Amino acid sequence: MTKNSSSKQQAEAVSGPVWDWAAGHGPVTGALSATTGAFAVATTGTAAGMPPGWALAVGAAGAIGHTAAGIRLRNAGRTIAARAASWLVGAGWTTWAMTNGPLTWAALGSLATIGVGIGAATRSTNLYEEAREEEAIAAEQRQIAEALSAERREIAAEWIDRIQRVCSVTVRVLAVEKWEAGTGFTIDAELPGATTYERIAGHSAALSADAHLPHGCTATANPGIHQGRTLIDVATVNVLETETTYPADYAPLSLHTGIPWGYRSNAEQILAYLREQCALVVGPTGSGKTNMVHVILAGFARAVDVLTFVIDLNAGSAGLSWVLPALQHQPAEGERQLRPGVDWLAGTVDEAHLMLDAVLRIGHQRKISYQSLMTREDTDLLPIGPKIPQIMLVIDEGAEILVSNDKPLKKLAAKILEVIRMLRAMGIRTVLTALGSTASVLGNLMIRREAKVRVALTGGEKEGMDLGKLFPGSRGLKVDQAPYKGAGFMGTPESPAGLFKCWRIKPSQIREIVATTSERHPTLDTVSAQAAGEDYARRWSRDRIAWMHDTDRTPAIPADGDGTEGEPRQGLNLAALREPHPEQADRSDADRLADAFMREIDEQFGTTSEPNRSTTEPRPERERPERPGLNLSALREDRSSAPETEPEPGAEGGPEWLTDAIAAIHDAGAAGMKPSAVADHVGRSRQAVRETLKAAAARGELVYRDNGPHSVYVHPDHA
Ligand SMILES: Nc1ncnc2c1ncn2[C@@H]1O[C@H](COP(=O)(O)OP(=O)(O)OP(=O)(O)O)[C@@H](O)[C@H]1O
Repeated sequence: MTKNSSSKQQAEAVSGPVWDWAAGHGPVTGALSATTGAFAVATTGTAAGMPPGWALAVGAAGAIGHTAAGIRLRNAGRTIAARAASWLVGAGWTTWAMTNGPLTWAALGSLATIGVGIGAATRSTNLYEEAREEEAIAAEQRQIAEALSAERREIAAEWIDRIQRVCSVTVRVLAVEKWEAGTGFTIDAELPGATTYERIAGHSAALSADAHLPHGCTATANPGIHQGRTLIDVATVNVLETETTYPADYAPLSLHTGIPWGYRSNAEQILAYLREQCALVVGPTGSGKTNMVHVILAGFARAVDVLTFVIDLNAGSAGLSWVLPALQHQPAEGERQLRPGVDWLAGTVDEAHLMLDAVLRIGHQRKISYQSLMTREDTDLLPIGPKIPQIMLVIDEGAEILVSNDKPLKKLAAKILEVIRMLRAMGIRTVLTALGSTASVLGNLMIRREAKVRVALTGGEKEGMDLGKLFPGSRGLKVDQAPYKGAGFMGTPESPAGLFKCWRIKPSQIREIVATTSERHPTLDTVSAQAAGEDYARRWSRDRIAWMHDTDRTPAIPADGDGTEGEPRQGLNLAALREPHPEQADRSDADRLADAFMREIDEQFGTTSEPNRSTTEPRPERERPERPGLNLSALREDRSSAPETEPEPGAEGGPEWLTDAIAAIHDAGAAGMKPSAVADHVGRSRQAVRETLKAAAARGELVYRDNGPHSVYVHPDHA
């Protein structure tokens, strides 16, 4: 039975023909059915005295029916003839048997012979039909292949000629492969003699112009399977022009298998491998750099073996979108607090110093503590994984910090350079962004040497875009090939510099990713967490993240040059928020929210270490000033339901343990004590202790010495 006929029969079976002439039989069942049918008609017809001519009439009708069905199915003539003949022979035998008696040896013997004959004929016609059908399919495929290879031959001939004219190189094209996305093709060509692929790569722009490729499309020569071959990617559809949103699957990623940063002209994803490499992303204002930073942070958030530390001295704006969804999240009953999409965010020079110092301590401690692990694993690279995560330090406009002549930034730069220089093997790498690929940025040897994953977002900007410096050796790249936001050039050690486009990532996607990946982030390994110490453990504490709630603050107050290194030149004046001043009688909503957030993070993920803290310790209810513009869910709790517990800090005398605390502070002398140390001493929560000490300072019982994260309380005797 042929494939075609069987499918048609199935279709007809569904519609239910009354008499199915096309109904098929195998050689054995066909023959059996014919002979038993004929025998039954002959015996019952004889017994019932049926006129023998009727059998002949039925046989003729069968032959006509099968012939019609065979024609409809486009069976071969010999198949139709064989099937019609089977009917007629069967009918002839029936007529003869009815005339001469069916139950004779002659009748039975001839019927058996007819059966064998029909079986053989059916088998032969079926085989013939199958062979016919296969031949038809093969012919169709041959026709398609011929048409395709004709097109390929045409492409090959056209490009051999073009390369000869434009580059004066005569190549031999071995294959032309069309891209699945239908946006271009790749030519696999053999180079003559001692010619290298760079000879063709250098003429990329001229080749693209000669081929009249649309804007945003290029012909780029890349290394081939060996040095005598080249792969020339020719994009014919401009995928860089269209805005494509970040892929929504948010599936887990690993640093070892690459983090996708965007896609090439052939719609293929381009991956950044950052286990050993640092990265540099250059883009002038408006080119889509901030968007790209978010795409990079999205990839790190999805990775199971990466913790991201962000330094953004422009008020932390790059990392805020990754923290606020967690900060504002109010878990339902039984739900876990969301973890931020980045593990540490520094928005000020002070906080950046804390972070970099911690990172350097982590790196040095890893070198010592993981020696035996590395010996066991027989590697000189720390085995990074979910248990010992890589720390990716993302520094927005970090390249500018490195080349800055500003005194406060120079110290920061020295630490960043130390991280870049010293901590590759220990799984700490950086992604720096820069506003422009200016000579000062790219003139920095360290950046050039270490940041081998490089991106230039052009957005049509031509000024200060020295692609030759950013991608040395990649001639033929022109800024005007990618005049679109989020588009530019990317090159990695694995993938030569070429056009690329970054996905567009929307704030709603960032929130989704924070929620989706919350449980996926690794925790800092104990060795590193201990080395990072308090500064890391308390990175989400109220005083250090208070500024994050100030997203609706308007004036940007420049640092007033009081000699402190702590303030960025632009952006928010955060000093007022860093440590609550004793005079600050009221705590803000932001403070409260930060407390809740840190408490949740501490309880659920154990990323801070506060040995004596009791999580069930009742917390004093305080005045809650209304702040228009912030309507965060964590603040909406019913005030009347708040527990009345410890006496209001600041009330006459304060709690009992205050005397003990004041004595300890007195004993500490002029150095004073940090609130955290006092909390440890009296065995109370830091929150309660801070409130009480603040009130005591307001009453003159203590003196508060404000020094950012190193602020202490001093006894008036030593102040
Ligand atoms: N990958 C992209 N695809 C499409 N459009 C984009 C892409 N990236 C950015 N854009 C568009 O460009 C605009 C500017 O992007 P973005 O804010 O990231 O640029 P920027 O270089 O950081 O500029 P600025 O420094 O002024 O913030 C976005 O609002 C968006 O409309």
